Amino acid sequence: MYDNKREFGNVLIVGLGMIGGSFAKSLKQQGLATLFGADRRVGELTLGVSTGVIDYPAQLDEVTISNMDIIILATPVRAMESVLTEIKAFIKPTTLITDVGSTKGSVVAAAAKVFGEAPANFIPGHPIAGAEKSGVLAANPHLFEKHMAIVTPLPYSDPELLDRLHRLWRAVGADVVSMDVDHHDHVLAASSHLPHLLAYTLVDTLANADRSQDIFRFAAGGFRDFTRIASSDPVMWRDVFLANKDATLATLDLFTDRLSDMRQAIVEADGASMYGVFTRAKSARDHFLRLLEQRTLGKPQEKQLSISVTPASAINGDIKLVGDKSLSHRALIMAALAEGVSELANVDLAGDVKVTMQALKDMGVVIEEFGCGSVRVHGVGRTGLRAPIAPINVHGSATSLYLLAPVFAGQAFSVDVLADDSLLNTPFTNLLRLLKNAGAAVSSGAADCLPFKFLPSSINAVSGKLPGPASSRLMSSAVLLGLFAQGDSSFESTMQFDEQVRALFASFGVEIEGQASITVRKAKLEAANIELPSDMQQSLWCVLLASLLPGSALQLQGVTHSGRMGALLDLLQQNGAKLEWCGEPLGVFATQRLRVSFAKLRSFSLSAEQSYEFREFLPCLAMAAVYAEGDSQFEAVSNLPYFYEDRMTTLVDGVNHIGGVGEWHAGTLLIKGSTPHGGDLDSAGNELVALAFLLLAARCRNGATVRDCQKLLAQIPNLEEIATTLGLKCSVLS
Ligand SMILES: NC(=O)C1=CN([C@@H]2O[C@H](COP(=O)(O)OP(=O)(O)OC[C@H]3O[C@@H](n4cnc5c(N)ncnc54)[C@H](O)[C@@H]3O)[C@@H](O)[C@H]2O)C=CC1
Ligand SMILES: O=C(O)C(=O)Cc1ccc(O)cc1
Repeated sequence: MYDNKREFGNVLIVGLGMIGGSFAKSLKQQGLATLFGADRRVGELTLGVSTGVIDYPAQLDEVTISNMDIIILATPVRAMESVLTEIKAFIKPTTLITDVGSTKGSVVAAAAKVFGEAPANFIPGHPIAGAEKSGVLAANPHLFEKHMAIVTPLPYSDPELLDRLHRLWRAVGADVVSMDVDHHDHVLAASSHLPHLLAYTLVDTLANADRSQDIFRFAAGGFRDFTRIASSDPVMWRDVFLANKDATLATLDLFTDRLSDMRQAIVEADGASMYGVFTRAKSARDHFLRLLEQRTLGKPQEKQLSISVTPASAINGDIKLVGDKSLSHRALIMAALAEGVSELANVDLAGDVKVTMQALKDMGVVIEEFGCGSVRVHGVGRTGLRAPIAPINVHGSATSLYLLAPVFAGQAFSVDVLADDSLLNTPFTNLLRLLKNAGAAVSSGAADCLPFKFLPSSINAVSGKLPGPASSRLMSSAVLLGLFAQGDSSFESTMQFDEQVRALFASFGVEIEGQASITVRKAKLEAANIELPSDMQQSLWCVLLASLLPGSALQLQGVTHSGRMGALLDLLQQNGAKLEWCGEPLGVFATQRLRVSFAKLRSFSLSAEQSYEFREFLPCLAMAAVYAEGDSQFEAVSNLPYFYEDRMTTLVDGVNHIGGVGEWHAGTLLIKGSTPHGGDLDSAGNELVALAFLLLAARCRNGATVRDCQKLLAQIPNLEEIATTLGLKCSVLS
C-alpha cells in the first residue's frame, strides 16, 4: 500500500473536495504518486476511489501520517487548525506539509498556534484556479494547467521541501510564483474575495427585493456573468472572510467610496465622470484579458503573409494618406499630458501607434476614437497619470519606448516595461544614458536591453550634448523628459530639430528654440486641435511609385513641405522627380496638395551625410534607384547603426535575386540601373524593406511576390485599399 517509487511518493489529501480532488486526480493520472484521501465526509472518499481520484481512503492516524511524503490540506481554511492539531504528533520532519487555502495569514497563524512556530516543513500554497463548484465529483485533473500557483514560503522554510513544492505544482501544470503572506492576502482580498462578496450580496439583495421573481426571470447575460461565483461553497467563503478580515475590509472600504462617487455622478447627471470611469475600466479589463490570454494560450503563432504584385502601368488618383506615424505617437502623448480635451485628426492609429495609445490608456487616459484617425484625448495634465495595473508592453515598438520612457521616468509611481522577443535583444544605451543623466531612476536588463523598471525620482533639466549619434527620436525623448524637470532644458545635437515635430510641440505650448542647439521652454501644457500631415514613408512610397510608372499622374493631399519631408522631396526633385505644389500651405504643419507625375529619375548619389540624414528612407530610395538612369551610390551605409545596414543588405540580396544588380564597395552601396525580371522577394519581416520591395515589384518585368509582410500589414492595414485606389494590382496571400 505504501509506495515510494513514484516521483512524489505517498501523497495525502486532507479534504477531498473539488480542489483536493483535482490535485489528486492529476497526480494519479500521471502516475506521479500514490494517493491517499482523508475527509470528514466518508462518502467523498468512497466516490474518490470509485472515480479514480485517489488510490486509498485514509484516517488521520499515526500509520498513515508517518508514512506520507507530502500532506496537502484542502479543507476550508478555518478547519486547518484542527487538522494540524490532529496530525501533529505523527508528522515526520521530512514530510512536506502544504495547503491550498484561499487565505494565507490565517493558515500560518493556525500552524504557529499548533506548533508554537510554523515548522520548517510547513510551506503554504494557493492555486489561482478554481470554480464555483465543490465536492470530489467536480474534480478536474486539468484545473491548474496554465494557471498560477502562489507559494508563500516562510523565512525558515526548508529549501529542499520548497523545491519539492514547486515541482509538485509544476507537475499539475501550474506556473509557480512566490509571494509574501501579507501581500498575498491583500492582493487576493481585492482580486478574489471582494468580487465574491459583491456577487453574493447582489444576488441576495435582488432575491429579497420586490419584484424578485421578474428580476431573475428577465436577467440577461450580464447578470449571469457577474453572479456566477455566488454559486460557490458558502462554508468555504464564510471561512475566507472570517480569516482575511483586515485586508477585505480595506479593499471593501475603497470600493464603497468609489461606489458612492458613482452614485453622486448619477445624482448629478455627470456623464463625463461616468464615461471616464467606464473607459478606464474597459481599457484596464481589456489589458488584463490580454495578459490572461497570453498566459493560457501562449503567444499566438503569426501567419506568414505575402503580397503579390502584378507589373503595373500607370497609377492615378487623388488620395489622402493617413497621418504621419512619428507625429501620431508624439501627438497622443502630448495630448495626454496636456490640460483639457484635444481633438486630433488624421492620426495613424495602426501598428506601433496602437502600442503608445494603449500605454496611455493603461495609465488612465481616456481616448475616444471616431474612425478615420479622429480621436478625442482627455488630457490629464503632467501629474495626472495613474499607475498601470500591470507592466507596460511596448511589443516591437522602439518608437513607443523612446517617447514613453521619459514619461515613465517623470511619474510618482513605478512602471515596469516589457517587450516582445523582436525588441528584447536591442540595446537602448543612449536612451538610458539620456534618462540617467537627468536623474531618472531606471534599471534595465543585461546590456541595456529591456525589460526596464522605472522608480519615482526627481528629474533634472536636460543639458549638454545628447548621448550617441543624433536621432529625431532621442531629441523628442529629451524634450519630453524636460517636461518633468524643474526649469528649462537646453541640449545639443549634431542634427537639426525637425520642423514638423517643433510645430507639434508648439501646438501644445512647448516652445523649442534653436536648430542643433536647442532650448525647450515649457509653459502650461495646453490641449490642441490639430490635423496631422500625411505619413512620410507612405507619401514617399506614393511619390516614387508615380515617378517610376510611365503615364502616372497622382495628387496627394495634406503633404507638408516643411522639415524632413521637404528636404526629402527636394532631393527627389534634384533627381528629376516631377513635383508640383498646389494651393496655400494650411494649418500648423503647412500642408499642401502635391501633384506627381512620371519622370525619368536620374541616378542617386548620396553623400555619407545624406545617407545618415535620410537613413529611414534609404530602402525606398534604393529601390527607386534600380529604375533610375545609370549607377546610383549611397555612401557610408555601413557606418549606419546595424539595423539600417541590415535592411539594406536584405534589399540588395532581393535586387540581385530577381535579376537586378546591387553591390557593396567599402561601405558604399552601388545600385546599377536595370529592369529586373521579377520573382520572389524575402523582406525578412521588416516593414520598411517590404514596402520598398513593393516599389521594386511594381515595375519589374513579370511582377514579384514579397514574402513576410505581416509587420508591414500591421503598420499599414489599408495597404491593399491604397493600392487599389491608385490602380496598382496587388493582393495579400496567406
Ligand atoms: N473553490 C475554489 O475555486 C478554490 C478553493 N480554494 C481553497 O481550497 C480549499 C478547498 O476548497 P474546495 O475544494 O473548493 O471545497 P470543497 O467543499 O469542494 O472541499 C472541501 C472538503 O473539505 C472537507 N472538510 C471540511 N472540514 C474538514 C475537516 N475538519 N477534516 C477533513 N475534511 C474536512 C469537506 O468535507 C470537503 O469535502 C479551501 O481552503 C479553499 O479556500 C483555493 C482555490 C480555489
Ligand atoms: O470561480 C472562480 O472564478 C474563482 O474565482 C475561483 C477561485 C476561488 C477561490 C480562490 O482562492 C481562487 C480561485
